[in-house]
Amino acid sequence: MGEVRNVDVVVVGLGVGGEEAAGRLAAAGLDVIGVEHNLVGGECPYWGCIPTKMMVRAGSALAEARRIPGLAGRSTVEPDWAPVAQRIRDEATDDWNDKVAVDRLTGKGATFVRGRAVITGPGRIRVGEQEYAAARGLVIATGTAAVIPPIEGLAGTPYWTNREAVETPALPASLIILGGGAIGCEFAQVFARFGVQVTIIEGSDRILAMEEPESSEVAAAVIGATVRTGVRATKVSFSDGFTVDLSDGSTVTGEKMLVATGRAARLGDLGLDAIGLDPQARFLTTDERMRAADKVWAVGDVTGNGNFTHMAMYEADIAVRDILGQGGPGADYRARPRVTFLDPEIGAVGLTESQARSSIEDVRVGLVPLNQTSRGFVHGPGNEGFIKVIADGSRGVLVGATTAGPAGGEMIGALAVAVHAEVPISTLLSQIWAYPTFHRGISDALKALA
Ligand SMILES: Cc1cc2nc3c(=O)[nH]c(=O)nc-3n(C[C@H](O)[C@H](O)[C@H](O)COP(=O)(O)OP(=O)(O)OC[C@H]3O[C@@H](n4cnc5c(N)ncnc54)[C@H](O)[C@@H]3O)c2cc1C
Ligand SMILES: NC(=O)c1ccc[n+]([C@@H]2O[C@H](COP(=O)([O-])OP(=O)(O)OC[C@H]3O[C@@H](n4cnc5c(N)ncnc54)[C@H](O)[C@@H]3O)[C@@H](O)[C@H]2O)c1
Repeated sequence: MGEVRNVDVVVVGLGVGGEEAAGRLAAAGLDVIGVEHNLVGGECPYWGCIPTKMMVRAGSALAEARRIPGLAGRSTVEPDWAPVAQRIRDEATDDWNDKVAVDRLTGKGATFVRGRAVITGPGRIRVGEQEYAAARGLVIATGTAAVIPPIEGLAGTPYWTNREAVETPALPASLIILGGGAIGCEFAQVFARFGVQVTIIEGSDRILAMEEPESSEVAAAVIGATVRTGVRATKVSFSDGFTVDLSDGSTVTGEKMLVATGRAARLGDLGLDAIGLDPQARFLTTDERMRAADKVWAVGDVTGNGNFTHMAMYEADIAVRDILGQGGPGADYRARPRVTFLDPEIGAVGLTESQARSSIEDVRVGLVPLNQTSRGFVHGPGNEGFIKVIADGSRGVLVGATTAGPAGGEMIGALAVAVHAEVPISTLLSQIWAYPTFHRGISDALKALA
């Protein structure tokens, strides 16, 4: 064991949240060690948001080309995965090499250490043989990993998680997807559009179960996959391909199988007990300054406040301001936005209707199907979707909304402002909404509030 190295802050995990925190703290002049045992940048650039949205972009191009008949002439579409795989390898991930990200971080003045960090005591961590003491404290940003359910036979098979699905150079003829959440649905639609026979197995009674029931209906209608809901996998076996026995006695087969049944915080082997935190905890609970304990901040997926890159960036900003003593607003999760990148995109912010009904007495709901708006009518093929707004009637403000449709992820921006700033509904109704935009449908949904 070498001498203890004294620094200001150690950031453990350099995904989106950790890289942001380490870079900002170093740029502010602190002596910062950033520790990452895999790739600097984390899940989002290498196996998450960026490559999957490149896939979605490619799948949407195919879908739009297939909409040409009846709209603009004739089209012949021949999907080819090779350019998608190449774009992911070359443009998105640099062949899963993080040199650019490491240089970006060290360029801000942080010291980068590649290795697995273990907490050894208050403000102290060890990476290999080297121990570090952080006078100002630790930032824990270790993210999440795919949950693999304990289904008989599954562990011994060559199943995919999001990582293998992103890295694949070629597509299988058929794919079983276990789990119909955001990951399962996004991959399902893309792969189906490239000709893969996709079957989703979802344990609950609908896909995208965290979102509005109307979102689940739209997703099921556009996804292009066989959707089996309300059934669980009881046994998985693999010889040439996968065979999955289901709880209703039926069987599903597929060349490959993707497990997308949620994510769990990477906490188990971190040494949390050395600082009095529960190593068995599902997430690190934080206060409004992202403090998980004395001189310990936690940011990103590991806090359980929403597995989204924008949440990791948001929380990193709050932790950085707190460490630097800069003050400013604390964490406020009322207007948490999210977008499931299907075609149509499903944007959402704040509470769903059922969440609102469980916590608010006077809930009002307004909904307009997109094809009943001027722009939805003009758009024609591909206009599936709706705009739904949820209001607290007693306060006269919106508490949640969903915008499903072409540009649904962009439409939600206006409603995120409304929920975040608690803009009175009377003010929203007096606004001028450009014609004929998709977002003008928001005014129709507001008028339908009842
Ligand atoms: C398929 C997929 C698609 C997604 N799409 C979107 C999207 O479109 N939009 C969106 O907002 N979000 C999306 N997400 C979620 C997004 O990727 C995460 O919310 C984001 O990466 C969280 O960042 P993080 O910094 O908290 O964690 P991570 O990105 O997981 O980074 C944590 C890092 O910590 C490292 N680490 C862990 N333990 C240690 C240790 N002991 N020592 C050293 N290093 C350690 C890990 O190697 C990892 O690099 C997607 C996720 C997936 C899987
Ligand atoms: N567009 C985006 O922002 C985006 C995209 C992908 C992922 N993400 C993030 O990543 C997180 C993880 O995504 P996810 O889709 O893995 O998780 P999820 O929790 O959203 O969905 C998992 C689904 O799997 C089902 N399930 C669990 N165990 C099962 C079993 N044994 N058999 C059948 N079904 C089972 C659950 O009912 C659930 O519907 C999401 O919560 C999201 O925050 C975001």
